[in-house]
Amino acid sequence: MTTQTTAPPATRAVSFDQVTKSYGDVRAVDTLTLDLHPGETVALLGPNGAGKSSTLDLLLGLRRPDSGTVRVFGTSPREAITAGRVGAMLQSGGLMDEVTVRELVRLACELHPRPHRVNDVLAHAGITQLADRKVNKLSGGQEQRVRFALATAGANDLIVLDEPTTGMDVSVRHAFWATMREQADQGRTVLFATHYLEEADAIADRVLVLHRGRLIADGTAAEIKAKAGARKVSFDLPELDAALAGRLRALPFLTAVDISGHTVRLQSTDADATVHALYGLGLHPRNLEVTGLGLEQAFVAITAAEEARKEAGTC
Ligand SMILES: Nc1ncnc2c1ncn2[C@@H]1O[C@H](COP(=O)(O)OP(=O)(O)OP(=O)(O)O)[C@@H](O)[C@H]1O
Repeated sequence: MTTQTTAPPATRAVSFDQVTKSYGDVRAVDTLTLDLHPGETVALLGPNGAGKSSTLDLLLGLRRPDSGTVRVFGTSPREAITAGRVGAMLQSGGLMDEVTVRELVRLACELHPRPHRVNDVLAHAGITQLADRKVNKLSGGQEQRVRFALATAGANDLIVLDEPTTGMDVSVRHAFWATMREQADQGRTVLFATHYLEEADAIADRVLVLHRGRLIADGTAAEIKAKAGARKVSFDLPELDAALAGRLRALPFLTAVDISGHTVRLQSTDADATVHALYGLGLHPRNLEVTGLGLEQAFVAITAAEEARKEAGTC
């Protein structure tokens, strides 16, 4: 049974309603309910096997849910794709071998219901100079750019990218994300799965964290960092020996300790109390800094907490 949405479909680019997908005993996507809106740039994060690719496959109609519904612009994924509203860049899938980059991009443009001009697509993906190369003679990063060109061969309203920048060097990565930002600024929805958390932090205006097929966090990068509830405390101690290191490790509220040379980096769920106890040891730390967690550390903290919660629940 499906639940009818109350908002008009045009306000939602993507809508997952109680979607579940299993492979045998493995529940890859677990009662996922989620709306994406036009113009959002959304990062999909999660440890290996969390269900990111499965979610994207369901969104693109490459797999059917066992239960629940997936809607794309108010229609089935297949209808949205046929209407030329969705462009996708997936991890796998070979490119045709014996054709040039230009021929392949031209084919993608010809197949698209709302195509862009071939030269524009090549230029946008930064592959004009590769246009006459055979596709099977490209490096991994160049191949990624060709995949990106194929995903943007027409005027899509939703662009879905599965780990798009794998293999790209730093400058290409920057150019790639600048292009993606332009797409979002024009009102398109961009959804990308990534393991590069700094990319998610810099690019996405919304971050989704999946864990064992369930959505465990959904918000801006700042909100996700706040949700982790921990902060970093770092300082230098000129005379730091093993005995003192032991006392530092015993400070209250610590969730992580890293001592390297004279520099101490702590992670604490109550930084004020930790710093208070630090001074209580009679020490004189230098360069003391208390900062929020980076998205990467927040991600690790949130997924570890979820793992612990699951473990406790299954005992
Ligand atoms: N075709 C399949 N047959 C059986 N199990 C599968 C299949 N595809 C995925 N799985 C399993 O479903 C779970 C989710 O996999 P999925 O590829 O969606 O995760 P992911 O978050 O994209 O992982 P990664 O970051 O490693 O790419 C994993 O446990 C995986 O082993």
